[in-house]
Amino acid sequence: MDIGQKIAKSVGLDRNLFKGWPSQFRINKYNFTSKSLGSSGVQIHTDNGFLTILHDDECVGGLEVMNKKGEFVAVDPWPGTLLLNLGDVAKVWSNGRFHNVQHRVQCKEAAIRVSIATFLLGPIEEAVEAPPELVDREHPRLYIPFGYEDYRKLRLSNNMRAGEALDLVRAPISSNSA
Ligand SMILES: O=C(O)CCC(=O)C(=O)O
Ligand SMILES: [Fe+2]
Repeated sequence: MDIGQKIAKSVGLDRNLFKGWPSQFRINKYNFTSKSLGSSGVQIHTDNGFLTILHDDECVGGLEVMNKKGEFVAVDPWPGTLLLNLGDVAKVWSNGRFHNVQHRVQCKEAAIRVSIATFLLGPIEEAVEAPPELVDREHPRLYIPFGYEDYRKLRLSNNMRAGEALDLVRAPISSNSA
């Protein structure tokens, strides 16, 4: 069973709804020196797509994720593990059930740091929207359906990289119905 299917199952859907969604692969290399200590390697952001599978540096820490209280919590290196986090598309797709976690990378030691990220982005042909099973009277649709590429551009043009752009695609209260 693949990760997409497991995620769909976690919200009661027994089919893989992510078939054909594109993915992206990125290697991040941080040349941290003594001068960059305490500064940011990657500013606070959310990932714009659905899911990120991160093979973080096994020796050099720096990744921090925001907890519910709004505090950053360090994710220390853990050799042999992968880290999964969900992005903006996951929040929309799940109709608010999944959390698009804010995170950043801080320079904590003068060393080269490498992370390898695989992103499951969003649908290309269809709109980003919650499947009908996740929308009902108790869970009105929170976001208007939109194109993934349009959303990506919206984030960039408004310099909203930490999930704030989702406020621009919120469904109006009056049309909050299944
Ligand atoms: O390098 C890391 O640990 C995180 C990188 C990251 O957040 C990203 O590529 O979106
Ligand atoms: Fe990220």
